[in-house]
Amino acid sequence: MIRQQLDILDDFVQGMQQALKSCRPGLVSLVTRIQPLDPLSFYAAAGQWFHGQRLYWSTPDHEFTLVGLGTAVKIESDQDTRFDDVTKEWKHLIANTHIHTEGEVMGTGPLLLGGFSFDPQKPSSSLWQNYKAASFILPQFLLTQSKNQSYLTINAYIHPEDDLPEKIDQLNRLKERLITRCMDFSFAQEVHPITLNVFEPAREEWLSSVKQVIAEIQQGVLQKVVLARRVEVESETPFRPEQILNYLRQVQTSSYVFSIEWGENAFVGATPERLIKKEGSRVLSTCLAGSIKRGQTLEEDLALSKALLQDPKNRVEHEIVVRMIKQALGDLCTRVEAPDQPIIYKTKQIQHLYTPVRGLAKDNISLLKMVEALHPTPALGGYPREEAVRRIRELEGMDRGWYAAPIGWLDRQGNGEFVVAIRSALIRHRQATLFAGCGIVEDSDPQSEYEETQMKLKPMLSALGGH
Ligand SMILES: C=C(O[C@@H]1C=C(C(=O)O)C=C[C@H]1O)C(=O)O
Ligand SMILES: [Mg+2]
Repeated sequence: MIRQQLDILDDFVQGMQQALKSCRPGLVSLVTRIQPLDPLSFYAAAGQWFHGQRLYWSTPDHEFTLVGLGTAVKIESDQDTRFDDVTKEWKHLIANTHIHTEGEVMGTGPLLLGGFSFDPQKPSSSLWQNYKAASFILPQFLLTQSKNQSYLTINAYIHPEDDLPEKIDQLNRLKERLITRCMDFSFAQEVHPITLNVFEPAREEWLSSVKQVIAEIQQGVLQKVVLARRVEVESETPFRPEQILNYLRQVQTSSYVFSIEWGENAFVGATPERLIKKEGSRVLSTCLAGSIKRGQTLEEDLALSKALLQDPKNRVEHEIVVRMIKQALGDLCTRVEAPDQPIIYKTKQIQHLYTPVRGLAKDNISLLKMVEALHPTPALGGYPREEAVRRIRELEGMDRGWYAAPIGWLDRQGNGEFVVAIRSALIRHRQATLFAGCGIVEDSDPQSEYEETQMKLKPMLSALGGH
């Protein structure tokens, strides 16, 4: 069986070599089904070779996981035209691709993993220097776990003068070593509680910005502005992304768990908020806004859910998001559907108001067009969008970087999914910067909003070891 596979691959490589002689550089992508592997062990085991070039992405309940390692091709943009820039480069790249695959499984073969910053017009701080307005990689190795099956894609960008068989051979050898190391890997069972120093800059300034925004909303131009703040955390020992991810995937089961390592930084988190998912022409977006804590008992938890569903301030906060997303998708879809009433979405520490919005994309509308049209929704920016983002830029004394921004993946057929990177932390060695925001509306109370951000910091503080 294996022999036969290798022969087929050999023929493919020979054919490719011939084809390349007469044409331009191109992308080679080889997909094989492999024995089931634990994706996070694969991520962890790869640290030795791919430190600073690893990406992890998993949907709630681990139904679909991608692990990208290394860079076959990088696509970046620091311009306002970032969505178009990525689209153009991606189209160009896949126009000249040779794919060898065992069956077409979504999320395998050549695909881009990465994301965008929140606001390309905000001057970027040194904290986020590795995270551009748009940064994507086509990974050298991609592990896809879908419906309990594992697939490994090897991607290589080949020039006509390259020795293709040698290059493929090298990658195959590294693949075998990665798999062996992955199977030997195990996570430290107990995470020892560590001492974290938590520092909260500019608390008073943040509270006065909230007051300021409430006053502006009452004057009538703005309806909602999402204001965020950051906290700085320092640990005695270096943070390890794989340990944080291992905790998040066990505890935050209703969230997307992600890590994006660029150089010495890792941006990690567990977000419950999908921005947009596209499969063929079917699209699914999520309105998530309005928050309350979880109860200690089942009764208290239900009482809190009920209170949230009936709370006028939270309903307004939520409704502004639903209206905007329905309208934005209305322009890009032939049909848009959403229930009239929100339901409750629970994570470990927080419950939210939740409304799914479904649509059928018009023929020429791509996933990135939709991301561009939606970002930032009033769940992360505000309403009206331009004015709200301008106020965020002026009032928040920090650079959000990729916090609250779209991160995700897209494939060559235009399928993919983007979430907004909240409940997240940017880590580097022993330092971490955490972010949390909340939707300010006319009836907001500054102190309650502050407490809401405290609650939203909890998931990441726990994940970093500060139980
Ligand atoms: C901005 C954040 O969360 C957003 C704000 C919410 C709110 O204000 O109720 C709820 C969910 C998110 O859309 C965050 O977690 O940092
Ligand atoms: Mg809120």
